Amino acid sequence: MLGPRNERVFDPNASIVLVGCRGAGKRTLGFMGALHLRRRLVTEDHYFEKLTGISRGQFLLQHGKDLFARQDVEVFKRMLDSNRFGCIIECGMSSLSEEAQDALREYCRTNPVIYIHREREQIAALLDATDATALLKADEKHRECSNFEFYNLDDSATHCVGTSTSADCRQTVPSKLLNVREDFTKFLDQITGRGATKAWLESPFSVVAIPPEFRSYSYTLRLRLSYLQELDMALEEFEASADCVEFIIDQWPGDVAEVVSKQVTLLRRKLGLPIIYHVEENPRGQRRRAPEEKNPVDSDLLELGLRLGVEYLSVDLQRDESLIQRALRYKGRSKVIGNYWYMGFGAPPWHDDQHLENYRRAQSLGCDLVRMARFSTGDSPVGYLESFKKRVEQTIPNPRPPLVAYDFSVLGIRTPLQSKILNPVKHRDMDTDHDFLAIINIYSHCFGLEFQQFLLDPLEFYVIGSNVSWSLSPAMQNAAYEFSGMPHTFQAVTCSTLDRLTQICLSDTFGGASLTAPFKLAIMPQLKVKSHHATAIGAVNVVLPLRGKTNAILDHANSRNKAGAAQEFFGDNTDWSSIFTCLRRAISPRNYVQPSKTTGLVIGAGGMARAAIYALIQLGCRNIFIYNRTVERAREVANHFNNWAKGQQGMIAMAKPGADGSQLPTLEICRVIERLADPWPEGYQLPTMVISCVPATSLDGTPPADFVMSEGWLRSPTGGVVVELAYEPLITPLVAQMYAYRDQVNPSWVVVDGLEVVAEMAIEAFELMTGRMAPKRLMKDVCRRTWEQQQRGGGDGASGLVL
Ligand SMILES: O=C1C[C@@](O)(C(=O)O)C[C@@H](O)[C@@H]1O
Repeated sequence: MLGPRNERVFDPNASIVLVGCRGAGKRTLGFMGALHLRRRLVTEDHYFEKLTGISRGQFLLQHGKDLFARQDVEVFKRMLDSNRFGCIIECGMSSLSEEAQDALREYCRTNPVIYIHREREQIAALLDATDATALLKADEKHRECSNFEFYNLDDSATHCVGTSTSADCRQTVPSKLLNVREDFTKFLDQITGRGATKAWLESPFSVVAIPPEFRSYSYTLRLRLSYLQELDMALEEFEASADCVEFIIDQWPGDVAEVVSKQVTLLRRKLGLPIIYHVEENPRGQRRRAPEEKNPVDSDLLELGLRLGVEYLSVDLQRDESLIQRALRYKGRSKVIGNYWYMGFGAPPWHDDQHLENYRRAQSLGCDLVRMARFSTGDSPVGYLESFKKRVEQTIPNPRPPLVAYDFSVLGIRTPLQSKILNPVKHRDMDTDHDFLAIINIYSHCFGLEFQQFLLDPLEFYVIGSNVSWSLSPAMQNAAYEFSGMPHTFQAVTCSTLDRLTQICLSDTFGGASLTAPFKLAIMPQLKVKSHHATAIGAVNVVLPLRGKTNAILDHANSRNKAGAAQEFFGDNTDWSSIFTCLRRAISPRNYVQPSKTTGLVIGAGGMARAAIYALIQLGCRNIFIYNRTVERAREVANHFNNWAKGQQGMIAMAKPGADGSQLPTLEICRVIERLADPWPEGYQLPTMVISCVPATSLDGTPPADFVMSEGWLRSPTGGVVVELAYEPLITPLVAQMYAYRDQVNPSWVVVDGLEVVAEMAIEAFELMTGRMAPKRLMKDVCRRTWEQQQRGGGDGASGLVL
C-alpha cells in the first residue's frame, strides 16, 4: 500500500497569507513575519489604494456599496494573484466575502494561508460591541479557507519594558510582544521548512540542529490534556526535562479546538521543545466512544495539530483507514509517527512476523517514524526486542524510518530502557494515574542510567584563561549537570600557555571548554572545524573534542558525553550569539531592525566588541559605529568587518540614504567615532542598540573605562537597548546613567546587565558541549546567587586550579 500524496508542502518562498478577524493581530504579526523572513509585507488596504488611487472608505462613499463590494473582491484576487512569491499578505475585511474565500481556498493549494486567532474575549474587547458577535461568527469561516492556524497568545504578563524602576524589572526586561514574536517566527520557520536547515547550517552542534529521533538518546515528556487542564504549577517548571514533549489529547471539551490551539501554543512557548501531538483513542478510565462518534472528531483534531504546525503528528495505524489517509495527506512539513499499540494480554511476541509487517506498512504509508509498544506480562525477555530491531535493520534497507519500540507493564516501561530514542518520561512532580504507560521514569534518572551502564562517560569540562578564578561558569554548569543527571564536572583553570591548554584538551576525559583571554584567538589554528560565525569573528570561545568514528558531523555530535582519544576539535563562538539573544529579547517592536536605518553603537575594540559587532550584523543592522579610547584599534576592527562584508558577495551590502534621500549601496558597515564629545554623525539615526564591551574595573594596571554615553547620543525618541557586558560592579557607570535617564527622560530604554549576558553564554556553552537542552532558569538563578555570594565575600564563588 502506498501512502497518499502530501498536499501541503509548498515552495519555500511561496507568499504567506494571513486571514482572521479584525483585532486578531494580523498586521503586527505580518510585520514581524516580513522582517523575520525578509519578505515584503502587502496589506489589503494599501493594495486597494495602490490599485484604485483612493482609500476603501473613499471608494465606498464615491461609488456606493455594490460597486465597492465588486471592486473589493477584484482587488483581493489580484492582490493574491500578483504576489504569489516572496510576500506576507495581510488580508482585511474582504476575506469575509464568499468569493474571496473561494479564492483563498484555491490559493491554499499552492500557498500557506494562516488563520490568525486569539481568545474571543480579547477580540470582542477590541471590537465595537455592536458588531463583535457577528464578526466573530463570520470569523469561524476562516478556518475553512485556510490551511494553517496560529493562536496569538497574549503575553502581557511578562513584560515591563523600562516602565518601572523596581529592582525586578531592572533585571529582566523582555520586550513587549517578545513571546508572540518568538512564537510566530518559530511557527513560520516550521511551516516553511527553513528552521531545521537554518539551525543545522548555523551551528551543527546546537541542540535544535539535531531532531530528537537522530540524537544518540532522546526522551519524550508525556503531558495529557486532562493533566494540563488541572495543572497547579507553572509550565516553566517542566523546562529541560526531555528532548520533546508529547501532548496527548485525552478529553474532548465543547470548545476543544480552542483549548487545544491554546495549549499547543503554551507548550511551545514555555518549554521550547518540539511537540509530538497525539489524539488518544481510548483514554484510561474514560467512557468508550463509538466509532461514528470518535472517528470524525479525532480526524478533525489530527488535522488541527497539522494546521498548528506541530513537529510530529502521532497516528495510530490500527485506527480507521480514512483517518490515517487524511492525516498523511495533510501532513505538510510535520513528521508522522505511525503507532502500533498492543495494550492488553496476548500481544504477539516480538519475533512474531506481525511486527515486521506492521513496520513495513507504516513505512509504505509514508510514516517518518514508527513506534511500537507492547503490553508485556514477563513473557518477553529483553533479547526478543533486540532481535526484532536487528531483524528490521537486516531486512529493510535504508532509508527506513527510525524505530521506537518498547515493552511496558502495569509497573511502567521496562528499565533499563529498551529504546534509544523517544523514551517516554514524566516530570518528577507528576503522578501517573491516568497514563496507561504508567510512566515511572524521569529524564534525569534515565539519562543518569546511560552513564551508569557505561553507554556514556563522565567527563571533565573547564573554563580556561589567565584570569578565571572568579568565573561564574563552574557554579552554573555543575548545577546544570546535576539537574540533568550527568556525572560531569566543570572547573576553572587559570593558565596562559597554549601548551598547557592543548594538554588539557588531549585528555581522554576532556568534554569541552569555555575559553577566555588569551586563548580566544590563539586557539584558532589548532581547530579542525570552526563554525562559520567563529571564522567571521576571528575568535573562538568554546571548544569541543570530535570523537565521531566517521567524518560525519552527526556522528561527532552524537559522540558528545563519551570519552576517548580525540585529535581534532571544533570551535564555536557563543559570545556573539548570547549578545544577539539578549538584544533580540530586549528590543521593542518600534525599534525592530531596519537595515537601511537602524544604527548600533559598540564601545570597545577587543574580542567582545568584535562579537558585539557581529551580533548587530546578524540582526540585520548595517550602520555600526565603534567608539574606543584607542582610535587606532577601533579602526582595525572596523576594517576587519568591512573587509569581511566585501567578501560576502553582496549578502551584507547595505543601503545608506544619500543626500537626496535615495539609497546608495555601500559596503562600509562599520565606522569609527573618534571622540566622545563628538555630535552624533550627521545623516544617521541615533543609536537604538548600544553594547558596552569595556571593563568597568581596573585590569592589569590600566585604568577602568568608566564609560558613560554622551547625552546627545541618547536622544533616540523610541529609546533602545543598552547591553552592558561588565558585571564588576553590576551597576557600572553606564548602567547607572541609563537607569537615571530612563527614569527621568525616556522610559523606553531597556538595560541588559552583565549577569544576564554571562548566564546566556554559559547556557549556550552547556548546550554545545553536552548536546542537551540547558535548564536555563536554573542556570540564570545560580548565576545571580553565586555572584551575590562573591560580593558578600562568600567562599563558594572563587574556585579553580592554577596551572
Ligand atoms: O566572557 C565569557 C565568560 C567566561 O569567561 C566565563 O567565565 O564564563 C567564558 C568565556 O568563554 C566567555 O567568553
